[in-house]
Amino acid sequence: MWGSWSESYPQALPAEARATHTDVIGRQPEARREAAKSLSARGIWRDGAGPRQRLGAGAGEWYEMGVGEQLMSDGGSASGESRRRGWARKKAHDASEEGTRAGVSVADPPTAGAMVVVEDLHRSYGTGAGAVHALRGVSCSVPRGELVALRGRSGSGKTTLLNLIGGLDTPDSGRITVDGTPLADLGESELLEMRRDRIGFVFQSFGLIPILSAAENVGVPLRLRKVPPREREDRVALLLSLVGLADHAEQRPGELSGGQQQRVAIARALANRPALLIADEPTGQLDAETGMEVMDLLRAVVRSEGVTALVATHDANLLGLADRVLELSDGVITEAGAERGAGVV
Ligand SMILES: Nc1ncnc2c1ncn2[C@@H]1O[C@H](COP(=O)(O)OP(=O)(O)OP(=O)(O)O)[C@@H](O)[C@H]1O
Repeated sequence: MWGSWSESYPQALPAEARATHTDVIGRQPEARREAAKSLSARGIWRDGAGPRQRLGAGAGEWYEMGVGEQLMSDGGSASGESRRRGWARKKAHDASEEGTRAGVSVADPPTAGAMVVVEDLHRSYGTGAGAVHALRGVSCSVPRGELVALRGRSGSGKTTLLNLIGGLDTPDSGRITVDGTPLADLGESELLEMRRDRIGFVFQSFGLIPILSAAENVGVPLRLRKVPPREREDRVALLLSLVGLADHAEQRPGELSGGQQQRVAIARALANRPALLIADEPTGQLDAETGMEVMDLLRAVVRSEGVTALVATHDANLLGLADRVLELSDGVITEAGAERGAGVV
């Protein structure tokens, strides 16, 4: 299974990255130790830990390297078995759909034509007495063209919910519809395409490939989709300009500030013109002022690119920039539909 990743993904990268990534995942020869060390320092790679163990520890981090869409197709956190179980649950769920719909909070925004509709979502980790019920019947929706903030304390289930909506994980039960498509209806390859072409991901730790320039990082999703070089260069230039980094195209992530790196990550997430942008604590590693700038940028791209954004944050100062705020508390939505930041700052 891993063979299909190492055979297909590196071909989509520039030669230098191709060699490093193949080696980091595979043999790690002496000449590439530095790259491996850098990934290891960020917790992305640990000596001796196989890819599957790493995926178990945090599938999202592989995505952050820009390789997630390939890895997820080969054995991400949602195994074939769990997806099959998801199918069985979906069928059972469909049978009682009316009852589920009745459970949607009246405070939710209208679901008709919404970019994301989540219905009675449950997700637990572990079993028996030690089970953690991360989501306990979440129902909510994200209207098209809005910037929606997902707020909640640490451990309230934000990442779990975003991973499920982004198709990086499978629910125990419940239903997720993204851009009109129920995720449970998608096979592995269709889900992969959905993640690659219709959803952009931004993570707290930026997830840029250290040996690539800003422009090359932004271009990775386009290479994966085999966009012709000229078109790719034009799109990358436009995106870097959109995020205010036209003059930093040739710099590598290590030569950029945290805020600039996150801007590159946002540009990369927008590369394939996604319908939905999912950001998990995008300002978590930034100081307050830079965090506000990044949120401002997110808000601007929602407008200019016509994208819908769902952004998890527990920073109260950032919530005022959102069109709407969803509050997650101990695995349930406790407040929804706060329009234009009213009463949330
Ligand atoms: N892989 C896992 N295995 C076991 N428990 C998990 C796993 N992932 C999350 N949890 C638990 O599920 C609950 C929700 O976690 P989640 O990461 O979704 O919360 P969060 O709101 O994103 O937190 P934070 O703001 O700290 O990132 C927590 O109790 C967490 O410990």
